[in-house]
Amino acid sequence: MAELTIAGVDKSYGHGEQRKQVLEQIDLTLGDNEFVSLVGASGCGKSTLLTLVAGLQTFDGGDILVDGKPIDGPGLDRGVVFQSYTLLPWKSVRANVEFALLAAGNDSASARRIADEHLALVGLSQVANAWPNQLSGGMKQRVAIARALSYKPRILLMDEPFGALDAMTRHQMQLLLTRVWESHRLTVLFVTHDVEEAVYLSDRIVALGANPGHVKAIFDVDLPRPRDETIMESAAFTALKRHVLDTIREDMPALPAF
Ligand SMILES: Nc1ncnc2c1ncn2[C@@H]1O[C@H](COP(=O)(O)OP(=O)(O)OP(=O)(O)O)[C@@H](O)[C@H]1O
Repeated sequence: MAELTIAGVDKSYGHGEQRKQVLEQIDLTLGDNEFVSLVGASGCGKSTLLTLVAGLQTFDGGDILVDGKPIDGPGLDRGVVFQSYTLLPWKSVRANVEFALLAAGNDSASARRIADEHLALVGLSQVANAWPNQLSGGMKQRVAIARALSYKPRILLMDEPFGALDAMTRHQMQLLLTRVWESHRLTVLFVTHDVEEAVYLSDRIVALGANPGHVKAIFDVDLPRPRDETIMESAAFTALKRHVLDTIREDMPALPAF
């Protein structure tokens, strides 16, 4: 659990005439345990903002604070899950999770115990000794989630984590994430292209506008929890989804006439 503050953050890529401002004056605070999704037209800077919070890139101005303390590069207080499965192919499923724990200073016995606990949490105890290439996409992503949670980060940063999965698996993963979030009480910043997914999972949705990326609108998701898929049929769900989509569409380039 942690509060995340992003204050007046600017980010550009390139130098001189090639310099391109990608994010301008981003202000956003996530409260303890809050689940916030970032949506917006392709290229508006969602992934860039996530990598800044992860400490994987520097920014030009502003502050990013976890519980009031400026971040200084990547840290164990922030777990990251990307769309592409970042598992090490030469290590078993269990060793992939242990790897992060050993790097975090655990001895091998506790790394094994914690890895097994987290593989059980995501329902993968049976495949602890398998190799990543023996797993489906959804299972690989469950390993990535187990690994990111295993060292008990206070904030979970997820960049299109289910973007490469088929619709059924994606939905299963959304349920799993909701369950994990409810039991672990994590602060989550979640990037997605899928507005339905954002409404289903989030407490708030932040729509970024483009060129340069800026906070265009923030939507409160006032839907009861716990949620199941029947909520997607409710009038409140549909109305909010449409509202968010309309906001994003304003930034999308028009299709050529044909
Ligand atoms: N390393 C980089 N060097 C130069 N430009 C970059 C780099 N990474 C991203 N960009 C540019 O910054 C802008 C924002 O990219 P980013 O990937 O953050 O957007 P996004 O909203 O996540 O896009 P998408 O939804 O398509 O994943 C884009 O114009 C992209 O081309």
